[in-house]
Amino acid sequence: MLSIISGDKVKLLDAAFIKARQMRSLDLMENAAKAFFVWFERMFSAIQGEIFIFSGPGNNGGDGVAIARLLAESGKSVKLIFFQDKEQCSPDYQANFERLPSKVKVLSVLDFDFQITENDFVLDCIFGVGINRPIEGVYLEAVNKLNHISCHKISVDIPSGIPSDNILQGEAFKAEHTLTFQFPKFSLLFPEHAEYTGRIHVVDIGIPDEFILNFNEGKFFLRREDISRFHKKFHAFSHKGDFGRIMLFGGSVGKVGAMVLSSKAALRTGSGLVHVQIAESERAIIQTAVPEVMVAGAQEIKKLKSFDALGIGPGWGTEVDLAFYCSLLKRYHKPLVIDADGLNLLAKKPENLKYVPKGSVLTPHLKEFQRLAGEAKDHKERLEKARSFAREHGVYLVLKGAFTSISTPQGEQFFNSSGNQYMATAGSGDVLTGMITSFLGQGYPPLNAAICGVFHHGLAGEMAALKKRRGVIASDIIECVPGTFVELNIE
Ligand SMILES: NC(=O)C1=CN([C@@H]2O[C@H](COP(=O)(O)OP(=O)(O)OC[C@H]3O[C@@H](n4cnc5c(N)ncnc54)[C@H](OP(=O)(O)O)[C@@H]3O)[C@@H](O)[C@H]2O)[C@@H](O)CC1
Ligand SMILES: [K+]
Repeated sequence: MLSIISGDKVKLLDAAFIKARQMRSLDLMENAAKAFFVWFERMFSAIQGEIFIFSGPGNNGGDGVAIARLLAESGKSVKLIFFQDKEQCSPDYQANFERLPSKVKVLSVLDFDFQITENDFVLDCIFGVGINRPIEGVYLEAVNKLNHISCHKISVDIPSGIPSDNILQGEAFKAEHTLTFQFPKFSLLFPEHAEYTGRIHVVDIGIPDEFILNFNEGKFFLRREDISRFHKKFHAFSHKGDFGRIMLFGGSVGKVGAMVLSSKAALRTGSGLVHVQIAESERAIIQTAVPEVMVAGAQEIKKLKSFDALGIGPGWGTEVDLAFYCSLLKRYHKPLVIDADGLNLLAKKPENLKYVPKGSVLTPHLKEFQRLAGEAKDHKERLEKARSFAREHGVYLVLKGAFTSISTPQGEQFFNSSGNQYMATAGSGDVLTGMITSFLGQGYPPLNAAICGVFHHGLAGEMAALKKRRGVIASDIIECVPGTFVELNIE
């Protein structure tokens, strides 16, 4: 699992790693440049245009100079545009500058005419994690000009102008792709920066995850290769009971569809038995739509404790009898999942939060979280609020959106990497509730249930989007859930 560390620790990390391996910082820069080069060749095999590399005075600029050499040596037409005289640049920048082959055309930004065409590439190596103030002057002018030119645009490590751990002040380079080294810089995960980062790619430059862990601040980035370790293993003798008995509460009149989606998603995620508690008048709808589901009666509600997990909220409405809701929370002592109206009801009467069993998983989207925890001025503050909320209430807080975050009662935060914009569709959250409840019911610890639920949900969304793009609906995500187990090789 990748650790996300703050920009000011990157230098310390580099220094410690270089020392431990007895290598030069220049070698690490070479690793970074090579990692970029390999990625670039794979992504853009048939290049017709020229490559313009804008390189700033620090080591991000140094990466640019090393990349210029590698691209030129492979036969590409490369122009290097610099901002400061060599003598004012970092030592590793200077060392790379000395190694530039003569076929790289080098010119000052002051002499550059910005004649760049659609097929050309701009590599943004102006500033990386060392930026310490908003850009201005000649840098701002160049960034503004580049932002108005249409061509292929790639930022190296981070779009220049964006601070690595804070919200952008002023302007920054707008990339189509950001290739970031070793781990995603924290601010790349903020929605405020989506129009600058484009697609984010993480490449390895040779620093092992265990090494970076020494600098960890409790933030982790979840990737496909991390997921199998959070799964439980089943075997040939596993029976229906092992896969869990769960109960879902929701589906008021006119909103029973939410329960159809949640319960179906739970079944597709592997639940052995799924009960739903819904408005009596809606019973026929769910039993027709999902014949595998059972509708709970008074008997089942009485024997709440016999269920392995509960999921509360999808389509429940806010007219629910609060006394009934509180009695559920008080009578059930295992972790459960709360979503949608289950959360809205808690936001209306926050004093009831104390009844939520410890270790439960709460899955608000941004608006629901705002109702629960109040307004945040930006995503950074929102994430801090999420962290405090999870700690204070002893719950796992799944804040949904791009890079969904999971905050734990211990104060850690995990960021998900699967999913896409096409999942922002009605019922998508109901599907996630069903999935996380299903994993909980199968005996997964709450953190594992949340991580697996969020990752598989996102992956199912990616698979659905392959053929349907913006036409993806929540039912398509459910249909792709089984395929995610195949894709990740989970038995
Ligand atoms: N392990 C890794 O991750 C590796 C990282 N590597 C790479 O190194 C990058 C970090 O390099 P870095 O620390 O030299 O900082 P970088 O961003 O190039 O800029 C600093 C320079 O800019 C200046 N400056 C700052 N703000 C300014 C402003 N607004 N306007 C004007 N000037 C401004 C500042 O000078 P100042 O004026 O503050 O004295 C300084 O000269 C990292 O992102 C990655 O690309 C790889 O090579 C190897 C492995
Ligand atoms: K950059």
